[in-house]
Amino acid sequence: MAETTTNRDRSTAQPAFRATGLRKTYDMGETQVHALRGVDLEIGAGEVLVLLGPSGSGKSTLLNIVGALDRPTAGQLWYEDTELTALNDHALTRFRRAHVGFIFQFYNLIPSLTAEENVRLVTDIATDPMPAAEALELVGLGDRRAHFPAQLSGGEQQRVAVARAIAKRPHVLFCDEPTGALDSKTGIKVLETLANANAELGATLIIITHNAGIAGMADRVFNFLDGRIASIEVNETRIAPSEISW
Ligand SMILES: Nc1ncnc2c1ncn2[C@@H]1O[C@H](COP(=O)(O)OP(=O)(O)OP(=O)(O)O)[C@@H](O)[C@H]1O
Repeated sequence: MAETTTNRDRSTAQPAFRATGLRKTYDMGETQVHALRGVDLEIGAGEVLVLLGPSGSGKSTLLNIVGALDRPTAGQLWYEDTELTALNDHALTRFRRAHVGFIFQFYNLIPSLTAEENVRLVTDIATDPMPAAEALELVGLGDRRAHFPAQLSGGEQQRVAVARAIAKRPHVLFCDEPTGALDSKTGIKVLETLANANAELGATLIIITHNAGIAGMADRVFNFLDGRIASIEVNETRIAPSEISW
């Protein structure tokens, strides 16, 4: 009998990340900002996770810590068997280079480089990358390789950013408002490229959004409130990006 994988299985599969008691406090002179107030989590390998919550509730802070761009003030974080919170800066950089890709709201492409050259910035230093041209094919931009960012639409520029992030075959893609600057049609195209990276490369996706419709494409949704995960929803089935009501 064929085995089926439910979303619940994916979220409890061998975890990619585990964290306990994550706190992040910013000292602002006389006052302190408690951006994270004690977060425990597990994120399954290959899971699609959406982070929702009001502005200032701690989503980006958590994403930056789990993606090893930032360190917590307290708490422990593991990626598989490696305790990230015990690594020095050099080792954290190596971890990021080997395992993770980032996509931000504003595409952060280098304006003087073509689409292909922007992707090559990553493939030139990665261990086992796919060719830049193949990454651009995967996001549907095979015919735009020689275009400069200014010659591409916003959605196309974001797809170049997705190609750059997936070209090194990352285990995890961190996406902070990846469709925040896009209309529904181009936003859905970008989400389709992310869903493909999950389906074809097995990349775990962690997506911050203010668009609650996007939560439908997740295995689970973490709802943030005031520096904590206030609730977790499990979707029994994931919808395709084309079915999202924007
Ligand atoms: N570098 C910093 N210095 C001081 N305070 C910070 C810093 N970065 C974030 N904060 C504060 O930490 C809290 C959480 O911020 P965070 O960016 O994680 O929220 P968010 O949920 O991602 O918000 P948004 O949806 O608006 O992006 C906020 O109160 C924010 O002002």
